[in-house]
Amino acid sequence: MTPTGRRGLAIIGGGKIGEALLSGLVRRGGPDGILVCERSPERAAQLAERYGVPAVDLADAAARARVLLLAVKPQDIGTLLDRLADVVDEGHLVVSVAAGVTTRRIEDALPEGTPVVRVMPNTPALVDEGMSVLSAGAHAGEEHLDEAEALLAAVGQVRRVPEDQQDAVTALSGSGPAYFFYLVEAMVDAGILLGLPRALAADLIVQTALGSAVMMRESGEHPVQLREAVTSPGGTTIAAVRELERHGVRAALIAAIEAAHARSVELGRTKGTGTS
Ligand SMILES: NC(=O)C1=CN([C@@H]2O[C@H](COP(=O)(O)OP(=O)(O)OC[C@H]3O[C@@H](n4cnc5c(N)ncnc54)[C@H](O)[C@@H]3O)[C@@H](O)[C@H]2O)C=CC1
Ligand SMILES: O=C(O)[C@@H]1CCC=N1
Repeated sequence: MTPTGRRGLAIIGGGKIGEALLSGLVRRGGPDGILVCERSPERAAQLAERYGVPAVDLADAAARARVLLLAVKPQDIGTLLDRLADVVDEGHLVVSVAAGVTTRRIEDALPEGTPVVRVMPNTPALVDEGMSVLSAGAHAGEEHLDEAEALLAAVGQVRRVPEDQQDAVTALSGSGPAYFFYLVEAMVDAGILLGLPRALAADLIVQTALGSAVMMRESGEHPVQLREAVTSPGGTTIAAVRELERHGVRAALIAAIEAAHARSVELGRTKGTGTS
């Protein structure tokens, strides 16, 4: 097929984030013009059935889709790029969500001049509350960023940053949902320790997390102000905050996010075995 005959998008790698993006895009616009290319035949069949999209091989994906969205692990990106090098041409836009992998590395593996956009999405795209952060590669212009942004805006908010901020973004919003789920798990455990039924403890904490998130987004107030409004003199909250400080929770979170950043940088340097 000629470059001009192509339309739509192929998601290459239908794992956790590939499915989160696929489900949101199908929910917003329907399956028309969306293809999925997945290494595991069982997984490909599952996604095709669940979302009503064709499962295709890499050559077919490149022949039919204008946008190729790479959603494989950084460890698998080298093998995928080797295969893509023969089927990508000037009519494609390549969008990569692989943590740590630079647009430079992708450009070097593909035909000269291929436009590449690096994106760090997150799994709340599943519920249209994703946070996706975009950076342009050397051959990607405003029109390519606009095209990638239009795709990702269907499943949440979008920001643009210079690429040298992407490892930090990965550590904050890419991995970020895991930190919140971890905190919720711990708080539900505390409810159980205090004798509440698990289901009730989970309902209380999830609604509290949601309400707090909406307040942070919509009140325009600093989290410190919002926290102070909960913290009555001589009350329960300050007793809890003292324990959080005593156990170094703030320092632990900073160290954790610093470690995620370091790992993103490291993944960008990994050539990968492609065996995962
Ligand atoms: N899981 C998350 O929350 C996020 C993940 N990412 C990035 O997305 C990428 C994928 O992550 P996950 O979805 O968590 O991993 P995953 O392991 O769940 O999914 C990767 C999928 O790619 C498939 N695959 C591997 N090589 C392939 C190939 N050559 N052709 C077609 N399919 C192939 C695998 O079979 C697997 O289903 C990673 O690079 C990660 O850094 C980015 C943001 C958030
Ligand atoms: O854990 C990871 O490596 C991926 C990248 C950001 C979220 N998940």
